[in-house]
Amino acid sequence: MAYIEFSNVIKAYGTGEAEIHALDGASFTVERGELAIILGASGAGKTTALNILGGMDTATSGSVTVDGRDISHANEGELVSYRRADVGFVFQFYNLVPNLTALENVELAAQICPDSLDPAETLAKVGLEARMDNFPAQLSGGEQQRVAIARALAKNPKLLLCDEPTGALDYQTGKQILQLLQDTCRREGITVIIITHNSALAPMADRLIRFKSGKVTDETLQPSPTPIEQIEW
Ligand SMILES: Nc1ncnc2c1ncn2[C@@H]1O[C@H](COP(=O)(O)OP(=O)(O)OP(=O)(O)O)[C@@H](O)[C@H]1O
Repeated sequence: MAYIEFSNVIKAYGTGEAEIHALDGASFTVERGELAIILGASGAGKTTALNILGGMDTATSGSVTVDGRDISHANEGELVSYRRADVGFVFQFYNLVPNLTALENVELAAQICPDSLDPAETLAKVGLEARMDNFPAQLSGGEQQRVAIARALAKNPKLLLCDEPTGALDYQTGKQILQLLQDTCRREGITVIIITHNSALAPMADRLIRFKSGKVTDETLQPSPTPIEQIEW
């Protein structure tokens, strides 16, 4: 059994003639420690898949297992502990608490997890040792995204889910953030899933999963992924 098995998942919204299938029988797998990229156009179902994988949404049918645990049939209490302990989230717009410092933002996440890492050390790992006492508004977009990544990593998650993590950043800063995610995957052995509509990022993945109209149209293993600094777009 693969580390992540997303099997024949349907996610339906609405009923009758108005029913929409955001996911329409989507299936893919990801192995432990891989950096997977989910690529697809707007509306292809990427965010819906990520939300289900993160225990933030549920499938209408199909099954989703992570590390042997069936999250598609988990109850709300089980999903709460799964979201807290097992999954780190990184979003396009950082979602930091504005009136807490960088360190306090990371501490907040660490406090709710049983197996968390030291917040200051985690901020140092993402290159922010000198900015811990700054508030989000005093940091650049790239620095705020680093805080968000530190916040996710301080939970010591099995799985890091990133939804368009460079969508709000300029080209160079975006590349640095992707480098950080690629390095984190390699160094810490965390399974990382990045969703993007930017097909230029495809070569950096260990596994490339293409979504179209709620289905997976292609899944490719890339044994020698390209380091992000060698990718131009
Ligand atoms: N709560 C909802 N109610 C109704 N339809 C929804 C809902 N959430 C998503 N959808 C629809 O499901 C489809 C897939 O949406 P999803 O956000 O997963 O796509 P996406 O690939 O992440 O797109 P984007 O790159 O624009 O974020 C879209 O047609 C969307 O309008």
